[in-house]
Amino acid sequence: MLQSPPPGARPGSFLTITFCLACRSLMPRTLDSQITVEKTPSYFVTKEAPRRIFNMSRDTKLIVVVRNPVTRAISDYTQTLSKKPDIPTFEGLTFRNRSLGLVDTSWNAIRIGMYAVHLESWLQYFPLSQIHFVSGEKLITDPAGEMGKVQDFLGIKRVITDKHFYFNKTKGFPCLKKSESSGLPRCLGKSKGRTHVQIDPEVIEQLRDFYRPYNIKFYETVGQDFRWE
Ligand SMILES: Nc1ncnc2c1ncn2[C@@H]1O[C@H](COP(=O)(O)OS(=O)(=O)O)[C@@H](OP(=O)(O)O)[C@H]1O
Repeated sequence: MLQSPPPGARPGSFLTITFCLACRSLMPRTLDSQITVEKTPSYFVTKEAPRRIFNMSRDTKLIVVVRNPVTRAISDYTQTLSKKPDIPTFEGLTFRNRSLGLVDTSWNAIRIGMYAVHLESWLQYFPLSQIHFVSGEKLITDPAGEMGKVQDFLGIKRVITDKHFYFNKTKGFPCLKKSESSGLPRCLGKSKGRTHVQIDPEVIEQLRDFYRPYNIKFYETVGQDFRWE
């Protein structure tokens, strides 16, 4: 639930993110001054999600964080590998036939990065003006700038600004100067921003070639160049 703080509210008391299914009855009740936010990474690539969310509320605003799909696939694999060390190599999972350059689009780590394909399903229900894309790269280099655009998209005052972030050299990422709960500095957890598995540069090149047409289509559709080349 994201709420514009009522006058006199405690600073920092306005942001709570609730996880639940896209089901109105499970959503917290809100005041007119509040916005309910539901965050589930898999929605963007779930076939039934656009129709279900549209049927729940056609005015829903959608926010999608996207990053270079090649980096995204390696990040995804790194995360899975940390939980299941016995899985095949990245190369083994990426290709149906490596010498022919045939990429396995049924592997989720690959499929999710085909943003243009997934976006098509959403555009059958929602106009582009109701969808905001956050650059995953800029979220790291300029978190306040990206958060500013999110707040504008939501039509709320820019409350989160530069003042809220600092760059943590040890973590190598921006962190919050003050957490909402403790008031102490807070970075994201260990599972965010971990060192990626080393991948053969040739495989990376093949994946860049694979994603190029999808990326171009995506830039054209959203009218924004994410510069993933
Ligand atoms: N401030 C800050 N701190 C740490 N990490 C940051 C931050 N901003 C963005 N990122 C990037 O977020 C990536 C992890 O997000 P995920 O999409 O995997 O999260 S989630 O599973 O959807 O919750 C994570 O990906 P990896 O680097 O591959 O771990 C980060 O690159």
